[in-house]
Order: sequence, then C-alpha cells, then structure tokens
Amino acid sequence: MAESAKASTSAVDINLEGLSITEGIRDAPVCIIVLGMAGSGKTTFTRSLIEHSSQGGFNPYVVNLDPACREVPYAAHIDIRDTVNYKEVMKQYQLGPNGGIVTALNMFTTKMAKFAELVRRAGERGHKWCIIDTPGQIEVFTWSASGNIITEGLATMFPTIIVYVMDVVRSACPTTFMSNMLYACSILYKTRLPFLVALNKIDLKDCSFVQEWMTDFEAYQDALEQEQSFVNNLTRTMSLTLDTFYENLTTCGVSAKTGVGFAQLIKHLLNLVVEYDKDYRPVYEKMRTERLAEQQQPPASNTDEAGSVIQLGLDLKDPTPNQNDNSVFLMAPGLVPQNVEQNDTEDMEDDGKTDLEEQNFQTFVHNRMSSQQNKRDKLIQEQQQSKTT
Ligand SMILES: Nc1nc2c(ncn2[C@@H]2O[C@H](COP(=O)(O)OP(=O)(O)OP(=O)(O)O)[C@@H](O)[C@H]2O)c(=O)[nH]1
Repeated sequence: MAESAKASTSAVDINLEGLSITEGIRDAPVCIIVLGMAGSGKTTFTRSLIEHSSQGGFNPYVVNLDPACREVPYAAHIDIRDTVNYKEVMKQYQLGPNGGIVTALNMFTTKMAKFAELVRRAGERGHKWCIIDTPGQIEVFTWSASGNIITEGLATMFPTIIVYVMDVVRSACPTTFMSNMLYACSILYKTRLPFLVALNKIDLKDCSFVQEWMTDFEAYQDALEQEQSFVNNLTRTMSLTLDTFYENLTTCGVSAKTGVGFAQLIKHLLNLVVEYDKDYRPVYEKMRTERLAEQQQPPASNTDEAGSVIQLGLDLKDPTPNQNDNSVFLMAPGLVPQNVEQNDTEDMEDDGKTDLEEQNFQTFVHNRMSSQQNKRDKLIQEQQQSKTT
C-alpha cells in the first residue's frame, strides 16, 4: 500500500520510456494472474500463494484488481481501490454493481502504462513474482476489454501465467465440473498463456475424482450416467471435445485455507515459466513486433476515408415539416424529397405507385375509422336501450 501511495505522488516522475515495447520481454517479475468463479477462493488462494512464495524466496509483488472487495487479507503493493472508488463510480454514472466494477476496471486500465512501469520497477528491485488477484465476477475480467488489455499488456512485457482457481466441492457434480472446464478452456484459448488449474478446497474434498475425470473418459461417463439431467447428452458430447484441452492442462490440488499442496503448486509454476519461455515468448515477441510496426505506420491521410464528424449527444432537432405532406409518413418530413424531376419517367412511375399506395392506405384508414365509429355508436345505443328497459 505504502508503495502504491508513493507511486501516485511521484506519478510525474515515472519514466514511461522504460516501458518501451522495443525492449522485449523481461525475465522478471513473472506475472501470475489469479482467476476463478465467484467464491472459488481466489483471494484466500492469493494470500496463501504470497506466503508460500515469500518463503520460497520469490519476494512477490502483490496487486489487487478487485474494486468491490471490502478487505483483502494481504498487503497489496498496488490496490485498484486506491485509484478508483467503485461506489462513487456507481453513483456518478448511475450504474449497478457489475457496471460499476467494469467501469472501475476500465478507469484503472487507462493507467496501464503506469501500472506496468511499477511492475517493471518491482522486478528491478528484486521482486521475482507479481501476483494479481482479480474481481469476484470472473467475466468482468475475462470478457472485458480492460481485462484483455491488462493480460495482453503484461504478457508482452513479462512472463505471464494464468492460474484458474476451481472449487472442488462445487465441481463434484459432473455437469458443474464440465461448465467450469469449459470456462477454463475458453480462457486458455483466449489468452494463449501457460495455464494451471488449482483445484482448491481439498481440505473439504479430495480432488482425485477431478483428475480421474480428466484422464479417464469412461470414469467421467460413469459419473454422468448416475446423474439424471437433461444436459447429460450435451455434456457427454462436450467431454469428448475437451479431451485435447485436458492434455495441455496442468492441475494441482491445494487448500488455500490450510496451505496443503502449495509446495507442489510452486514447482508447477516454475515449470510453466520454462514453458512460457519455450512456447509462448516467441508468440508474444511476434505480437510485440507487430504492434511496434503498427505504431510506426503513419495515420491514414486519405480524406475520403477519414469520414465526417458527427455531433455526439442527444442534440436532435425536429425535421422541417413537409408542406405537401398529409401527416401520414414513414420518412422524417425533412428527408422527403421536395423537388422531383418531372421528366424522369422512372420517378414518375414510382410516383404513380406511391400515389396509389397512398390512396389505398387512406381508404384503409377511412374504412377502419368508420367501422370503429359504427361500433362505438352501436355500443352507445345498446347502453341506452338497457337503461330504458
Ligand atoms: N475450507 C476451505 N475454504 C476455503 C478455501 N479457500 C477459500 N475458502 C473459503 O471460501 C470462501 C470464498 O473465498 P474467497 O477467497 O473470498 O473467494 P473469492 O473467489 O476471492 O471470492 P470473490 O472474490 O468474492 O468471488 C471463503 O469463505 C473462504 O474462507 C479452502 O481451501 N478451504
């Protein structure tokens, strides 16, 4: 916290040149982005990972990106709540809780360059890992532009790993397990980063069943057989598709509460750093050079393509009324052409058609109105008759 406060006071001193993407991906810190469904245990996991990685000598730099959490059980070097007041955002922009969180994250992302600069400096000061806790609602981060910018931004500057925290207790139901896995799969393919699934809460339930389901297709089918659900067929089909995904996946059972499994988890993370260097770094290096090339291209100067500026806001004016109109039109009066070339035969044909349509429409309206009037008269008559009898 102290460091983040210092960072905001010395914001002007920050040398953004140090962030130049021409320099390539650094070796430190390794960014570990912690994702997971609401309540899966991300925050508790982050706290445990901080403790265990500190003991392992990785001197973690800690970032909290959840603007809506009340308290975090760890000391964060950067806390989004120091930058954006999520409740104030909700009030000012009249948003609901989710809109407030997304907007707060968007606002934070406008400071991405400064954020990345602080991470870089942390690496220079000897922080080997940077652990990033994300908002409770996973889609706020994974399916938002800002989540994308943060993830890609970090991955083009530092080795980056995704840790997907999965609640094993909640995943005991095969269909829930499948939903969780589909979500994990979509994040893996979207981020294209080394990916670890932390099977959390093993103090409550052993996670071997998950690992069995992921490696033994028949065991998963057996579990599905026992569950009478209308989505079974769909789940069965999808489980076939996910087989390839499981092959690329590292899993590790942990208890964020008791700390069991973290020694193993750290070993896995170190292997994933090697994997990043081998397989992912070249991809992100390529992406970085492409960005660089894009930046160096001059902006489009073709005036035809530049478009014309339109005024934003609800500054709409009533169109000028058409003098010849008959008050029934589907086109704004101001847009109805006033001067029709008399010698244009095609237009004249069209005009003939339009006139006929107009006439038909007027007849229809007239008939409709008179039938309505007849009905009304009949009703009045009936009412009067019933009064007299
Ligand atoms: N028994 C047990 N409980 C856990 C474990 N990890 C987390 N919890 C509990 O699960 C609940 C949710 O944990 P959090 O760390 O707040 O989960 P989160 O994903 O950060 O939650 P949101 O950010 O609010 O979505 C809390 O009551 C934790 O104490 C664990 O390993 N074992």
